[in-house]
Amino acid sequence: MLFNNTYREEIIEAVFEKTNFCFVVVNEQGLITYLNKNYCDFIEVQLKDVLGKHVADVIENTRMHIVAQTGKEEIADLQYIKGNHMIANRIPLFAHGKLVGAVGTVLYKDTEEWKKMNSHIKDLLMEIENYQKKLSNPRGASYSLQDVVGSSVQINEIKEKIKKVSSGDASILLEGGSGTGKELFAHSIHNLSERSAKPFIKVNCAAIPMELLESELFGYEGGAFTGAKKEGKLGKFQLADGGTLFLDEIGDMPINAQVKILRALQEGEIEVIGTERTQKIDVRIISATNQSIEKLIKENRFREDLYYRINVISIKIPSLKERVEDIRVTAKFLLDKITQGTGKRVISFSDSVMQFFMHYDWPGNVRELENVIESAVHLTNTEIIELKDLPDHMQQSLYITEEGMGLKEIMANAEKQAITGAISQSNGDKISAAGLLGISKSSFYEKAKKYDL
Ligand SMILES: Nc1ncnc2c1ncn2[C@@H]1O[C@H](COP(=O)(O)OP(=O)(O)OP(=O)(O)O)[C@@H](O)[C@H]1O
Repeated sequence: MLFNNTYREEIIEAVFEKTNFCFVVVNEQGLITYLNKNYCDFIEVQLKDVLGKHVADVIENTRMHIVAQTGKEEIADLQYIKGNHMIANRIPLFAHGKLVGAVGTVLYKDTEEWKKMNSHIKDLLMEIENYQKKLSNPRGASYSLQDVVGSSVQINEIKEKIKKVSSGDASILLEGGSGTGKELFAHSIHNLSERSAKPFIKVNCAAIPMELLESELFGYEGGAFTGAKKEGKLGKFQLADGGTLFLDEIGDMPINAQVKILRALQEGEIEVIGTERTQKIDVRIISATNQSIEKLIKENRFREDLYYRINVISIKIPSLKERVEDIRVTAKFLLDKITQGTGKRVISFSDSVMQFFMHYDWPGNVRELENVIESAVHLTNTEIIELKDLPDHMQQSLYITEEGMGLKEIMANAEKQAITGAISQSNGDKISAAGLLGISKSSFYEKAKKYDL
C-alpha cells in the first residue's frame, strides 16, 4: 500500500480531479467507465453523455480499447487530439490476475504553454526534415524515379523513357496538366544523369516579375541598375553551371527573355547584365509546361526556334484521370506520407471514398489528390477516411460518381450526408436539424444513431 488508507479517497480525488492531467478509464470492451473533468472539458463532452460509450467514438485516435484487449502498456505515445500532438500513456488494468480494462492519461492538455511547446515541436520536426533532405541531396533535386508512384502502362513507359534519355545533354520538355508530377520527373532525370552531383536549379518563369526575370536568369554586376545589390548577383544559369536548369512554366517566359535563353543555348554563353562580357556556361535544360507551346507559337507568344531547342526530347505526362489504375496506390502512398508528417493515425479509406476517387475528374491531378487527403486526415475522427471527411466542394460530385455501388448504399450515403449537413447548419442543435430535414425528432435520433453521428 503506497499511502495511508485514511486519505485514500482524498488522494484519488486530488490526483484525478485537481491536477492538470486528463484521465480516462475503460473496461475490457473499451467502454468508458470514467472520464475526469479535465478530459471532458478538453474534448467538450459531458460525462453523463459518454459513460458506457465506446472510447473510439469519444476520443480521437485513441488506442485505449486496444490496450484493454492486448494488456500491453503504451507509454509516451504521440496522440493527435483536437489539432495538437498530445503525449498519451495507456496502462492495462489487472484485477486478480485478470485483464479488466485500461487507464489512460494525456499528459498535456490544450494549455497556452503546451500550444507553444507543440508549435515548437512542429517547427523542429520541419527543420529536421529539411536538413535530412539537404543531406540526402545537397544540390536541390530531392526526388528520384523511386518516388514516382504508379504502375500503369503510361507511367511505366515514361520511366523507361527517362532511363534512356537521362544521360546525355539533350534538352527535355515535360508537358502535362498542373500537378501531374512534372517537377518530380525533372528531379528524377537530373538524379539519373551524369550531372547528379552538380546543382539542380529551378526557375518558375510564371512567378518572377517580367522586369526581374532577366537579372534572375543571367545575374548582374554590382551597380548595374537602380536598386541592384552593390556586390552584384549570380543568375540561375551561373548557379546551375555544370548541372541542370529546370525552367518551370516556360510558356510564361516573356519574348525578350526567350531571345537571350536561345542565345545561351546556341552559343553556350550568357551575357551578365551591366557588362559587355560574355561568360561560358554549361547547363542542361529541362522545361515544363501545362500550356500548349504550339498554340503560343501561333499566337506569337513563343519563339518557334526556341521551341525546337528546348523540345529535343518530349515527354507527355498523363493526367491522373487517364491512369485510374494508379489512383488506389497513389492515394495510399500519399496517406502514409501525410500521416508521417502529422503524427495522426489514419490508416485507410472507406470503400465508397475509394470508389469516389476512381470516378472523380481530378483537374488538379496528383497535387489535388494530395491536398484532398491532407484535409481529410485533419478532419476525420477515425482511422478510416469516410466520404463525410472530404472537402465540401467535392460533396456535390458524390452523387454522380457513385456508380458501382448498390442503390441501398448510395441512398444510405445520401441520407448520412443530408443528416451531417443539417447538423452542421444548425450548429449541432439536433432538434432544429430534424426540423430542417422535415422529419420527427425520434426518427432523426434513430437515423443519427444508425450513422454514428
Ligand atoms: N507519380 C507520382 N507519384 C508520387 N507523387 C507524385 C506523382 N506525381 C506527382 N506527385 C506529387 O504531387 C505533387 C505535385 O507534383 P509536381 O509539383 O511535380 O507537379 P507539376 O506537374 O510540376 O505541377 P505544376 O504544373 O502545378 O507545377 C508533388 O507533391 C509530387 O511529389
